[in-house]
Amino acid sequence: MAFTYESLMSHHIPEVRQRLSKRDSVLYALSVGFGQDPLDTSQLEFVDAHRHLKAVPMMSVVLAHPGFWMADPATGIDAVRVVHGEQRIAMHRPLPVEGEVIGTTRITGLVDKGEGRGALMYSEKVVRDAETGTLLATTKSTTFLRGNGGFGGPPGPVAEPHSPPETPPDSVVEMPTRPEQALYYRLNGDDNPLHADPAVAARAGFPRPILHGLCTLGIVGHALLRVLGDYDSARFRELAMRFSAPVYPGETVRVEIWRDGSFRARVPERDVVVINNGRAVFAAPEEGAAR
Ligand SMILES: CCCCCCC[C@@H](O)CC(=O)SCCNC(=O)CCNC(=O)[C@H](O)C(C)(C)COP(=O)(O)OP(=O)(O)OC[C@H]1O[C@@H](n2cnc3c(N)ncnc32)[C@H](O)[C@@H]1OP(=O)(O)O
Repeated sequence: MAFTYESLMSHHIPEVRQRLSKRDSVLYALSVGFGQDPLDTSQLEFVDAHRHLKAVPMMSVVLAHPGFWMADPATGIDAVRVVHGEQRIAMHRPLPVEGEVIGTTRITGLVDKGEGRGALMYSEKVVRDAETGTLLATTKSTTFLRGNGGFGGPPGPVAEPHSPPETPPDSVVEMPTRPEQALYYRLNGDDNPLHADPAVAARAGFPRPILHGLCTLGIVGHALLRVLGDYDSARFRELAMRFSAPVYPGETVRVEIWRDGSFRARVPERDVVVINNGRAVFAAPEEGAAR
């Protein structure tokens, strides 16, 4: 049964508590490609638990995540045709590598793009330290519900995405992905079968399983952390991006970065822009450790 504006807006997503170990942080970092250069000791700080381990800030998107709750038929969402449209992260404190976190997720808005076009679902997750209640991160998602257009909801409001400058980028970084990248990334608890099962991918209209949008986000986030943050994770503050085309595991993600924090990414093998309208904010080096 399809949803109405009221039924989906009032859908309750249970709070999630997650006990976090160093292994979780290392797994996340490896699953978005950290450690591929064994001579780069800056990367090893995120993947070698025997060092003074640091968490990749983009890991906030998988922490205390409610899983693929949209697959519940009670929601009325056509889950096979769902794709991730946009993602934002606001970082309030550096993430711990051990401890317990609580994630509270809620649906914050719905937009009807019309029959045959789809619907946008906005959601927000707030991540706190379970012991102290300290706010760690707020992550905001736009889910493009390709199979649910024309449900009778409002046509807006839709926020204008950030436009990158028209000048050439100041840095270009090539990030390889592995053929089994999505299978590693799933181990973070992101278990939508679209990323692993060829039959589900075909039903969704893709020739093979596609990479999780949030895996691409982690890979692009790695490039941003290197270029704009000099691998100092405490300097990362904000990120916003739009997923403009799917990435297939095994492809290269070429990240184009401007000094003002704007970014975009393309897959050179197909010359397709896969991430657009990107904007990242990093604090100055002296402000990084100040919180
Ligand atoms: C934390 C939980 C989050 C939930 C995660 C969901 C589960 C995950 O497991 C699924 C995934 O990870 S999928 C992988 C990542 N995402 C993708 O690969 C999607 C890539 N993008 C597309 O396919 C198309 O851009 C597409 C389909 C998004 C839009 O394509 P088109 O219809 O061709 O777009 P277009 O005609 O150009 O525009 C239509 C209107 O929509 C707006 N728009 C375009 N791209 C958008 C996007 N990415 N996000 C939000 N809005 C978008 C356009 O502005 C346009 O608006 P208007 O009608 O006002 O002009």
